[in-house]
Amino acid sequence: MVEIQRLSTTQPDFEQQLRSLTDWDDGATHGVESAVAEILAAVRGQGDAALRYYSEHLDGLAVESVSELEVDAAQCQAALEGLERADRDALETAAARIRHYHLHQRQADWEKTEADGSRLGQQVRPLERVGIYVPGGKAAYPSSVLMNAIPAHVAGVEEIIMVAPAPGGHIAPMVLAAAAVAGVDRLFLLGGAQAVAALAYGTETLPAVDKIVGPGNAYVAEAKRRVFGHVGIDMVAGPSEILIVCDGQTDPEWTAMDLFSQAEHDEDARALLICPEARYLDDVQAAMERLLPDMERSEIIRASLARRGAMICVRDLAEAADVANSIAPEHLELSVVEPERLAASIHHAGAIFLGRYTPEAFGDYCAGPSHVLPTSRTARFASPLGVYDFCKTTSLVQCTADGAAVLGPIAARLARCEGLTAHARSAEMRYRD
Ligand SMILES: NC(=O)c1ccc[n+]([C@@H]2O[C@H](COP(=O)([O-])OP(=O)(O)OC[C@H]3O[C@@H](n4cnc5c(N)ncnc54)[C@H](O)[C@@H]3O)[C@@H](O)[C@H]2O)c1
Ligand SMILES: N[C@H](CO)Cc1c[nH]c[nH+]1
Ligand SMILES: [Zn+2]
Repeated sequence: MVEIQRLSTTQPDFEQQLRSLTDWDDGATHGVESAVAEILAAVRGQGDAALRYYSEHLDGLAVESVSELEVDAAQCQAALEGLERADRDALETAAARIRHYHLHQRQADWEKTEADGSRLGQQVRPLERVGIYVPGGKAAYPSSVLMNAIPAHVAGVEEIIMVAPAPGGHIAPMVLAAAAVAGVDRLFLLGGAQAVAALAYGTETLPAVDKIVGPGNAYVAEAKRRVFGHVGIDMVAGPSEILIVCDGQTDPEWTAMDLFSQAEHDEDARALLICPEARYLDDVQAAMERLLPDMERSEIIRASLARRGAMICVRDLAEAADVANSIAPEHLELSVVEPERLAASIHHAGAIFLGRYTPEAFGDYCAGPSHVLPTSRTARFASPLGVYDFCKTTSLVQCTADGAAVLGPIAARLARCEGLTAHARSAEMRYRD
């Protein structure tokens, strides 16, 4: 029996039940916080020695020197060349599609000239050195190498340093191959909070970076949250999520498998289905019962559906859109007859997959957009990882004497209101002279 909650918007405590499923779970990180604080302090204070300690104790990878954890470009290239032809083709085709999509996100410098000849503008520059975290505790993610590194490469980042754990010293050749395809400059077999600390503070062997991006488990997320400010981060990502809005006309097995596809990541992943047809929810439940026993990761799926899964009956698709907006999911599938119409009423989602022939799994691997997306309702204010995460803008202001005569009195007046006389006099000197 597949255990999954049934909810209905007609239940008086529906909102409360929904929140307990979808809200950011602060309680889940209590034990993690102190462990991460200790790891960060150790790596900051002791550098490589702490990295060696945590690698051995947390990932079962003992080395004499941290330099042994670096995989050079030749090894990554050899891994690429050692792939089966079909695997290599899939990897390279996905990479090409991801690159092509991200080329559209490049921002250009701009400049405008005022009537008095003054110039205003903005220049866009890539970050110099970034760290990308590629998770690898419970599964290997070559796709996450592409989804993190390619946007950075397209932005023109000078040096991309990748970290990925190698439990017991094992790293999937496909992960190394993906690093070669995506243009990673340096790769270290390090994971968890210790890898984030090394990237943030630098050690004898790893150089400090300007920004750290990429998903990971609770230890990685907490470490990124704590080093923010010292370095930039993309987001604090939680476990994977999928929300499917279905009109009841999609093959129930397709819907069941799409729910499984995110549930299989992690026991804490969230897989939700919304439909106006109660009978369809029964059909999907029956499909799950049929399909689950044959799934390789059935235990993880089962746990995740029981812990965080739900099937929600709504009055109609308009109400489904309201519920979807309040969930603000990482991935939203609109498995309905007119997905574009429904998409117009969606305001909060990391990525929207329109129509029955667009499973979220396409987005995970090869559609084009990065699969690093805001989770845990943060799509209310956050965006997918993109080229813009690897760039920063600088404002440009250049006044002529005529322009100074326009801005000077305004600035001086406002400065005196703030009691900042030096500001006022600095402005006045430009037009009184
Ligand atoms: N959003 C995305 O794009 C995306 C992509 C892929 C994976 N994911 C998610 O990333 C997560 C990956 O998690 P994972 O665990 O498989 O790999 P991970 O690489 O994030 O974490 C593994 C590391 O956690 C550390 N760790 C484990 N137990 C610890 C402990 N008790 N104390 C201190 N450190 C400890 C270890 O150092 C280990 O290297 C999953 O939740 C998955 O759903 C998200
Ligand atoms: N669904 C994950 C992001 O939430 C990304 C991923 C990688 N591989 C498979 N899926
Ligand atoms: Zn996935």
